[in-house]
Amino acid sequence: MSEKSSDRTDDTSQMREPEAEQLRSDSSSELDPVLTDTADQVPTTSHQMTSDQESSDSSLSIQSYEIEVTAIDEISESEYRRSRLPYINPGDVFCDDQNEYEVLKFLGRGGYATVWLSENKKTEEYSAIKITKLDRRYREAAEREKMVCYSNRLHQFQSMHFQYMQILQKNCQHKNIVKFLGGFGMKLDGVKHIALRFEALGPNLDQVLDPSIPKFHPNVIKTIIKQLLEALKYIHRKFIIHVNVKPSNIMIAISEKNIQDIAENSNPTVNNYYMDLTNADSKLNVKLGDFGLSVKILKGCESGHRSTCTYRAPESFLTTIIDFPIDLWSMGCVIHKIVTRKQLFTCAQLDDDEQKGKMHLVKIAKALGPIPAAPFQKHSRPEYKELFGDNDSFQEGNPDFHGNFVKAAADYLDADEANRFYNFMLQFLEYDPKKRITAARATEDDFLLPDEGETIHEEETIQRPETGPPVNSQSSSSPGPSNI
Ligand SMILES: Nc1ncnc2c1ncn2[C@@H]1O[C@H](COP(=O)(O)OP(=O)(O)OP(=O)(O)O)[C@@H](O)[C@H]1O
Repeated sequence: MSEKSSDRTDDTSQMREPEAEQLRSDSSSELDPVLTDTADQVPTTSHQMTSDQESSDSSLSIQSYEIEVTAIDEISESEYRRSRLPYINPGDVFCDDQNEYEVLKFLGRGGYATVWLSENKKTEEYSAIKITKLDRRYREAAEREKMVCYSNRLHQFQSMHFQYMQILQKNCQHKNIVKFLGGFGMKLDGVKHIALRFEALGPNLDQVLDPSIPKFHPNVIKTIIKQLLEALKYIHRKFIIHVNVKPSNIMIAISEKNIQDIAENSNPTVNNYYMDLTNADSKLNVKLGDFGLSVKILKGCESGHRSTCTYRAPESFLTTIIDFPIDLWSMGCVIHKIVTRKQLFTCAQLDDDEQKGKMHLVKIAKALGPIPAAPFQKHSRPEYKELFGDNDSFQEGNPDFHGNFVKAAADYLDADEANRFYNFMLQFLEYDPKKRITAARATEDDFLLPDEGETIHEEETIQRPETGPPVNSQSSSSPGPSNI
């Protein structure tokens, strides 16, 4: 067991929470990311069971789902080097100036960090520690994550392109947002990293939306969507754009007991998660995390910020403007995946961003119909102008997207629900960002009203391969586009 030193940054001052909804405007303003550490304000408990979790524990519909996870030692040395992952091993101990955290298990990795289940050696509480990769720009992403949603004081972050930033918000404290528990700096092999501590959670949505995981009750589908919209409504009211809404950044809360089982599970490649996915009255709790690309703005403004291509809004390709509706487009793509388990669009694996973007827009137009030029004229990216030529829209056929959406949902929803799903989706996939639905309005949509139906029974679930491997959550297990 090796001991790693760390240095800690602190802040305290108070900030003002803006009242939103007057958010939208055409004129530009500064992006406003925020830098601080809220370690002093957040509870020192690394994981607190929510009332939802407690009640879901006592539900009779709790089932165990076996989910395959990547074991850290399956990652080859060359991949380690290529991905610039820091060398961390179970048993390593990190410390801030008050506590020591022992690394127990690898939980996942993303674009800029690896995430580890850890235990506070004094209090025995669990948390997920996210440690940045070996690169300055990844540290910036970590600072951004800490700042934007989880900080509470005025600070200047020199390495970003913004001249100044004001913190106008309190901490993101919402039951559908991953709880931040504190952060500290550390040195690994002489390289500085930032470690962010979060409440430890269960699988991400990508892991549970694999077709081999039994069907969710329609009410569970609606609960998940509603909770995510509540999270978006909350952050948008605080002038925060998440920018990276996607299934792997959404996690399901599990009980303290489940976390303990995972910590004690000696199988590094499979975890058992106890969840309530088939019960009409499920008390499931999902949480939006990963604020590494998030920005805080007062008005729509120019930015180079781009979300993951698959979930990226048309205006993020066609213009330099970043604004709240980009999260709603991404949310539409996520909702499609939650309901149908199919990716609405897949993105080409190309290094050339421009080419990739153009191909993606072709896919969007093929699936959803002509893309009008008018909403994207202001702050347009010149390289995309050729898509429109002299026309007032960019056309790639006339898809039957009503039929396609309803068909895609048919395995999971009855005919009426599938129709409501189509109408719901249309509002997220509105090309004109100004006409796109807001998170606040979306939470009120009829589609989200709970079903009076029964709990789904075993025979109604999707057939799971009897001898096949458990769901491989870390590989790209996406069943591919839904052909719409
Ligand atoms: N609090 C948590 N509890 C349990 N697992 C977590 C937690 N946070 C993250 N994970 C797991 O680690 C994975 C990577 O985390 P995260 O998305 O925050 O990293 P990232 O580097 O910011 O990723 P991205 O590529 O989206 O930028 C998640 O998909 C999730 O499976």
